[in-house]
Amino acid sequence: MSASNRVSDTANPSVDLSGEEGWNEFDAPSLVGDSLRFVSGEPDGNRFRTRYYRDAEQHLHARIWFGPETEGPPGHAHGGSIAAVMDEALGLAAWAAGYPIVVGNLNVSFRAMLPIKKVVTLESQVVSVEGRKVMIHGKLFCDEETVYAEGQCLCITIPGR
Ligand SMILES: CCCCCCCCCCCC(=O)SCCNC(=O)CCNC(=O)[C@H](O)C(C)(C)COP(=O)(O)OP(=O)(O)OC[C@H]1O[C@@H](n2cnc3c(N)ncnc32)[C@H](O)[C@@H]1OP(=O)(O)O
Repeated sequence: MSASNRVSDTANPSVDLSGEEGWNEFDAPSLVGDSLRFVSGEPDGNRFRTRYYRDAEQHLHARIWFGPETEGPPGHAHGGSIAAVMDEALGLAAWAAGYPIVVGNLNVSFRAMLPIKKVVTLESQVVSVEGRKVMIHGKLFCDEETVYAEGQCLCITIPGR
């Protein structure tokens, strides 16, 4: 395949990031500003495309497309790209729940190789709050049987915010 063909294969593919019934789109920049560019900054690019939602219980979820520029093992997402998504989305989940935080510790378990050029779902929930420590758990999956990664994210509230 020529280089020009490879470009046209990946140029602006159509990606469906629509949510589940009962999810409401969540406007992250209106809450945290425009700084979330590393994962969410190129909505039409070939790295990540993300769209955030909240369900009826206000848990933060996302549809995420891992584009060709997230590749690590051939045809599959780089572990760091998955960790970056977990960092942003689980940190954002704490903000969305009302806690101004930074991430203090993030554990990611890679459960199955994640094919690139695929839309997957991230679900999260706040599991505990103790003083300044807010624990968020999340998982990346495409269906009940296929979980790609699980994350445990310890967020620490920022004094004075
Ligand atoms: C602004 C707009 C953004 C808007 C962005 C919104 C979206 C966010 C998504 C992106 C998230 C990121 O990537 S954030 C970027 C990556 N993260 C960072 O750069 C953080 C760097 N680390 C730090 O700045 C600091 O270490 C902090 C703030 C996390 C903690 O420092 P501190 O404020 O001095 O607090 P400290 O006393 O040490 O800890 C407070 C309590 O938390 C516990 N604790 C602290 N760190 C840990 C840890 N790693 N593992 C276990 N426990 C810990 C302590 O034991 C203590 O518990 P106890 O004694 O009270 O029991």
